[in-house]
This record gives sequence, structure tokens and C-alpha cells, in this order.
Amino acid sequence: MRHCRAFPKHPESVVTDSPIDETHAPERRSWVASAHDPRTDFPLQNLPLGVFRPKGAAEFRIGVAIGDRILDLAAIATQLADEVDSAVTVLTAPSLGPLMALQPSAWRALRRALVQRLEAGSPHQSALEPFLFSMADAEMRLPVRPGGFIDFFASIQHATNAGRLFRPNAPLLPNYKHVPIAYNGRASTIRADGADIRRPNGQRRREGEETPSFGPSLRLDYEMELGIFLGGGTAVGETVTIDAAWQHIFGFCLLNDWSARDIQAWEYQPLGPFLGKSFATSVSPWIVTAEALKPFRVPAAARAADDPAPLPYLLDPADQAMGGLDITLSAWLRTAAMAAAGHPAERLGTASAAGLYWTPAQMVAHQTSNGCSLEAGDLYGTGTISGDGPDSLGSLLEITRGGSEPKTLANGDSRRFLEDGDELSLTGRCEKPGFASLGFGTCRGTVLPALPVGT
Ligand SMILES: O=C(O)/C=C/C(=O)CC(=O)CC(=O)O
Ligand SMILES: [Ca+2]
Ligand SMILES: [Mg+2]
Repeated sequence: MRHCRAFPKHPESVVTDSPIDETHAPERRSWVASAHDPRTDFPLQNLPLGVFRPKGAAEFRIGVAIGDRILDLAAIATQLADEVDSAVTVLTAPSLGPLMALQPSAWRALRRALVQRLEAGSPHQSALEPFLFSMADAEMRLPVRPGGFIDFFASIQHATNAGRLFRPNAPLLPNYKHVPIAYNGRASTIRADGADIRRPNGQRRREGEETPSFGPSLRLDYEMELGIFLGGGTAVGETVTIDAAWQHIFGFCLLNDWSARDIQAWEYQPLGPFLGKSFATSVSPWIVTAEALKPFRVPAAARAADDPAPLPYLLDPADQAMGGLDITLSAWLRTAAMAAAGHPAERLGTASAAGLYWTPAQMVAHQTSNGCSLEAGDLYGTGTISGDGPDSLGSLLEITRGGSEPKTLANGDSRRFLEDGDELSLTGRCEKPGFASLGFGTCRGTVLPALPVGT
């Protein structure tokens, strides 16, 4: 069996993928009252991590979300020093990168310490209350600046739908069921929730035209994806075996891979997406940890009887049994006219990550299989998540069939692709009988007009 040198199999790391434990118990309640609101994304059982700045404060710091509050972890780092290795060093950093670089045992120790402190009846309540801030008044920023961003293509429904539009003669390419397809994306333009998205200019060939022209994208789209933040690091030459992959998965967020379909369609052959996607990627600000998501692990999506078995380096019985994640994502659109009229956002599509053809562990095993290193803070996108029905599509490309069938909205507006002033947001939620429901917060972005060509 291959060996993962970054995380040798000593007993402590083997329990990384430990089962659901007392931190997931649904009956545990917090002394923060809003954590019990059934609509909250952030009950005691979630405890996602982010980087925030209270209103008026100069410095960003690490916090944990609980109900509609944020607990400042930098301020309480010394209180956690006995329970969490290197707590003072990693929790006082202005980024989650140093925490992500630690072993999963440290991530679990932090979760246990926070559950105990935030639980109703905790003797720590009065010492913590001064460090609790209102989420509504806080500014969030990227939890870590990823060194690398890789976008997969793991939804076979999306791959088939998009393929039909880009390549009517060969929708699903023959490699799809053998290799987790991905491209290396652009890390420098990953944006935090709420950042405005400038419509890109680029080279595109308009309908009916033989030659390309340069100008604003006329086919701006969103892609509803899950983001996966990687932890631990590997050196160049190391591989992470599939059975050790979860030891490198720190947590998850929502991710919108903004896509200029006209630029993409013109440029992508033969080397893949380049400027059609590199102008912006938005992520939600809270990282929901892999540990918090354990109750929502499900079997890897079933393959059709005539699908090939994954090659041995992508095949692990435990991954097949519990390597999927039942996270339901939704995409919402609020046009400028809807906002002006006080209308709420309208849902465009809802799908679960449980249907993905490739699991997160298969992504890690594949990405490192050639010896490519992995760095703490690296980000994967799963690829656009679409399901089987017309209401489960993760992009306008699919919903409007390449712009040929406009989507009509409740206020009478219609869309083939995104227009200036449109706000696109993603939400995510996990629900399962017998467990507290968790959510991801939001991942929003509003489209700004393109800059005049030549500026
Ligand atoms: O089918 C294609 O050529 C391209 C499809 C995409 O735009 C997908 C991409 O970014 C990966 C994904 O989100 O699934
Ligand atoms: Ca994508
Ligand atoms: Mg992008």
C-alpha cells in the first residue's frame, strides 16, 4: 500500500476520520440564545471558522460563528492554550492558514474546546461574553489567501449538460468516468462574499460572426459549487493515498466560479478555461469544518452498472461507503429591479453535493497522484453542482440552454445570462433527522458594468 508521508499512520491521525462524536449531539445547547433559532445556519454543532473585523476595529482576527454572533478567538487564544496545540500562535494570526497547516488532531481539539465553552452552563460564559460580536456589524474577509485554486468538474449531470452545449457531438468526453477532470484556476482573484464582480472584457466571437472582437462579455454566468479548503501540506514528490485524503480536508464553503461563457467558448480548446473564468471567483466567508459535517457524510454516488470502476488509486471501500456529502446548495438571483421594488431574491436552482461523480477524497488522491504538492490553504472547487431535474441546475448556461430559452422571473423580468446590477447569491444547508441542521451563510456578488474598452 502507498504511504502518505506527510501524515504517517500513527494512532492519533488514524482517528481523524473518526465517527460522529459528542460534539455533534443535537441536544447540546448554547448559552448564545440565537444559536437555537431553527433558521440559523450556525448552531452549537456547526462552529464554522472565519476572519472578521468588528465594526470600527482596525485588525482582522479569527472568529467562530455561533447564532448571530462571532466569538473572537484571537482574544481567547491564551485560554485555549492547554487544550489546543499552538493555540496562541495560530489563533492570533489574521488568517486561518496557520491553523490549517496543523494536524487534524489540533482541529478536533479546537472544536471540542469551543463546544464546551459555548455550551449552556459553561463556567466560561462570563469570561467569553466580552469577546462576542454582532455578525450583522462585522466585516468578513477571505479566511485564507489560497496559494492554489483547482476547479474540478465532478457533477456528471453538469458535465453532460454543459458538454451538450459546448460540444453537441460529444457531450461527455470518454475520459470523464476514468479521471477526475480539473483545471488550475486563478487564486489571486478569489473574492470574499459581497465583493462586486466587474463584467470582464475579452475576446469572443459573437453569434453569426466569423471573426472575434474584443469587448464586454455578453454571456456572464455563475456556477454553483462547493469549495474545499485543504489542510496540512505535502512536499513535492509526495502522494496522498485515498484512505488518508480526509486528513487533508480542513473544511468547506460555497463557491461561485463566475464564468464568461462567450470568452470561454472561444478560448477553451485545446487548453481549457483561461480568461473566461480567471477574472473572479467568490467564496462564502465561513469555513464549515469537515468535522462538523460528519453527520452528513453519505455513500459516494452510485455509478451506473456499465460505468468503469475507478482505478485502484481512486478506489477505497471507506470512501465508497461514506465519502459523499449531503449538502444542499441553492442559487438565488435578485435583479436591480427586484431590489428596487423590495422583492426578495428568486431561486434559480437547488442540488445536493451527494450526487457528485467524484468524492473529495478522490480529488485529493488524484491531485497529488503525480507528486504535485498540496499546501495548507489551497482551495478546490467541486465544479458546478447540478442534479437531474430542471430545478436542480447550477448555472444559467444549463437553465437557459445556452441562452436559447430565457428564464422568466416572477416580476416579469427574464434572463438569458446575468445583467449589470444582478445580485447572485448561493446558500447551503445540511439537514438530517436526529441532527442539528447546519448552514453555510451566503456567497453573494453583484455584477458591475464592464470598464470601457481601452481603459
Ligand atoms: O464542458 C466544458 O467544456 C466546460 C464546462 C465548465 O464551464 C465547467 C467548469 O468550470 C468546471 C465546473 O464548474 O464543473
Ligand atoms: Ca467551475
Ligand atoms: Mg472563476
